[in-house]
Amino acid sequence: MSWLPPDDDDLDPYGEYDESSVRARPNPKANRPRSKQRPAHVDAVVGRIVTVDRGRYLALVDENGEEEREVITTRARELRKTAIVTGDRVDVVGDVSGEEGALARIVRVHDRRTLLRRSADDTDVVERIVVANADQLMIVVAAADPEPRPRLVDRYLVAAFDAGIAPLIVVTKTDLADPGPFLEHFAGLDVAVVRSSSEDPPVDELLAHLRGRTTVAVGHSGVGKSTLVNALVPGAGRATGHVNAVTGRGRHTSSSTVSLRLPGSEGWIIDTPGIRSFGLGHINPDSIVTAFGDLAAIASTCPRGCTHLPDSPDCELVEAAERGELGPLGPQRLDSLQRLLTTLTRSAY
Ligand SMILES: Nc1nc2c(ncn2[C@@H]2O[C@H](COP(=O)(O)OP(=O)(O)OP(=O)(O)O)[C@@H](O)[C@H]2O)c(=O)[nH]1
Ligand SMILES: [Zn+2]
Repeated sequence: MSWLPPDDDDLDPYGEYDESSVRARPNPKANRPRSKQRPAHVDAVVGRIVTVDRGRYLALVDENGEEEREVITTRARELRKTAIVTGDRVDVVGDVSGEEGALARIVRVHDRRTLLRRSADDTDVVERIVVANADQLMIVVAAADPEPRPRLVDRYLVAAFDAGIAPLIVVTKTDLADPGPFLEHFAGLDVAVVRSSSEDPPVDELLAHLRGRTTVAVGHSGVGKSTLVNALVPGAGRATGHVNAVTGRGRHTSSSTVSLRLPGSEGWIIDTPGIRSFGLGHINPDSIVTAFGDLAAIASTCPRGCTHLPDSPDCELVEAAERGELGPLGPQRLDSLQRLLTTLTRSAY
């Protein structure tokens, strides 16, 4: 039995809220008047989606409150076209007790501050939302074993800049090799770097970056991401068992993301075990230029359709660099920007 009157779809302002409207940020629903006919759901509680698995969403309700609990939910009919992802804030109604066998319903997805997105591959312009409301992308890369690949890190950086979230590079296995030469690739970017070795993981230094934030961790297989997450979140293995509570299936499903709370409720790490790389087909190069504030202002005076690459005619950025007008770090920053823009035109690794 539906909880909505059968003819309610036309009145529901969220009925047409699908991923295509998400793409046109800022979210167009933000300014829409509330329909009087729409059920108000005054009894709705707010939840944080901590994991998603095939149509079931685990929502943390009353976060850090006395009645904090995990509630298994499904989405209401009018949200059937809406992507709901880990990190989303949602309004939940129905049986929100969190007791065994209880199933509640998501009736609203709150506006998102950020969206980390990817496409299946670089030729695919259809985007998929990976995580909502993250503040930071922790890019985990090993100094050796496996060899670090600057181009893969570039791809992660592009995804972070596109999402409007701050990148953080963590180099693991520094006991095996000096990451200095590798890190020179990123010297022109204003990106924080933390060096880590499992013998002596820099937990305090990392927590300083993670505290009070929601951080998504990404990295190629074998770089030591799990080792790092376990050092940061003691008992993380147990906590990731949450997905089992949702569906009874194993937690290493191909696309599952898992939210882990830092000790003392000081922030969240979202692990993305199924996501090794980001297709960048959906990304507009302008969003990368925008991330380079000062350079973006100059780029806005470029000829229409300017690629800002070294061979592009009359590019204001290239010319300003040649005239020495970009400051001491300018040419290096422009190089970095050009490399990331080139990343968008390369095929996927
Ligand atoms: N020498 C050295 N080995 C490390 C370090 N960190 C992790 N390792 C080892 O590297 C291997 C991979 O570590 P994991 O933490 O499983 O790597 P992962 O990135 O989670 O890999 P997946 O499980 O494939 O996603 C393990 O054998 C670890 O013991 C480090 O700082 N130094
Ligand atoms: Zn230009």
